[in-house]
Amino acid sequence: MKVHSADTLQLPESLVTIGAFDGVHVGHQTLIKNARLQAKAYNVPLVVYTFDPPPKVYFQHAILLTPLSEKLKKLEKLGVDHVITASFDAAFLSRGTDMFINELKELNPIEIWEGPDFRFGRDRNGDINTLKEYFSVEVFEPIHCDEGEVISSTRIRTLLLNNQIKDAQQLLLLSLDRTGS
Ligand SMILES: Cc1cc2nc3c(=O)[nH]c(=O)nc-3n(C[C@H](O)[C@H](O)[C@H](O)COP(=O)(O)O)c2cc1C
Ligand SMILES: Nc1ncnc2c1ncn2[C@@H]1O[C@H](COP(=O)(O)OP(=O)(O)OP(=O)(O)O)[C@@H](O)[C@H]1O
Repeated sequence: MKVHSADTLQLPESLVTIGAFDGVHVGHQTLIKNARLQAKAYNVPLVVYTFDPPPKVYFQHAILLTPLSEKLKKLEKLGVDHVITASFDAAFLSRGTDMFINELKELNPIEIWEGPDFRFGRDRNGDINTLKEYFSVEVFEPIHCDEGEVISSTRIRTLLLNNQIKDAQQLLLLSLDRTGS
């Protein structure tokens, strides 16, 4: 797996997924594993575009679930080909949404894979439909936990705050055999 800083990677073709991916929880893992299978079928590299720190840590001081080094280890084990880590800071934010879209265009994604709640850009104004104005977007069904709730980094942070450590750990465990398909 190759790790790149923002604005340095160009590819003739790719399959891309974008997000904070804090924790690389079971929902993220299932999205990435399915995206990887599709990338293999297209014979193109899988690119994960992520932010460090996660935007919710930067803006809302949310608990950080995985430092970048741990996130990268998990992504490598999931078979990701390239990771772009954008330093999420004032300089990145000042570049704006158009620059972000232009950067994604340099990856020539055949498809971008996201869950339905994906947001991007200033004040989280952009959504899946905005992304669809520029790219072919595959919307992935959210993965639920056994109790029926959608697995999310926010839910895991709440479990940790409520001292439900084992439940949180369960959702963060790396599983290399479940595709969810
Ligand atoms: C260019 C750009 C600008 C952004 N500006 C904001 C912002 O003003 N406020 C915010 O909460 N998040 C901002 N974000 C973060 C996104 O809303 C979102 O958290 C990020 O794309 C990751 O998606 P995810 O939260 O679904 O993982 C920005 C992201 C990008 C790429
Ligand atoms: N349970 C899930 N099943 C499938 N895809 C998911 C799941 N949770 C998140 N995703 C997708 O993974 C990508 C990255 O999401 P993100 O990092 O915002 O995760 P999150 O768990 O929703 O985080 P937070 O709770 O902090 O908003 C997005 O496309 C999102 O829709």
